[in-house]
Amino acid sequence: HGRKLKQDKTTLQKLLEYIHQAIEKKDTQKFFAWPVTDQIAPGYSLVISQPMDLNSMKHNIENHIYSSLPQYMEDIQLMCRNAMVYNRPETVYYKAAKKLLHASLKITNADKLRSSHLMLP
Ligand SMILES: CC(=O)c1cc(-c2ccccn2)c2ncccn12
Repeated sequence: HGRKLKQDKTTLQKLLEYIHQAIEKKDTQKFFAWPVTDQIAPGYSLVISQPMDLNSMKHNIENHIYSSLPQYMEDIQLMCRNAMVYNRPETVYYKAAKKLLHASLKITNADKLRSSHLMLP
């Protein structure tokens, strides 16, 4: 009937979804929620060869693209680095990217995850 069956989530997916929603919450101005378009950022696609955004990452989690937490974090770092390459340091986007990267590294820090009872002590 074309109904999409609800796939059971793997343990890694549950961990990545928990981390992902915590990172999404840090993106309060939603600068990283969707792909950056050439309309809002002139010449973006000429400067940034591998774009990344939080919605694309959510799909990657659902489609089992990530096989580990470090692999997921590589895309967070790519997304923030793109913003720090395209935008000048004095812009809100550059500053937001730097802040989001630091917040993400804190969220995924092993001790922090252990204390959130998401990983074995
Ligand atoms: C992430 C990024 O580089 C970005 C997000 C945005 C953005 C995202 C949502 C709403 C408005 N602007 C943006 N605008 C101009 C130049 C760069 N950006």
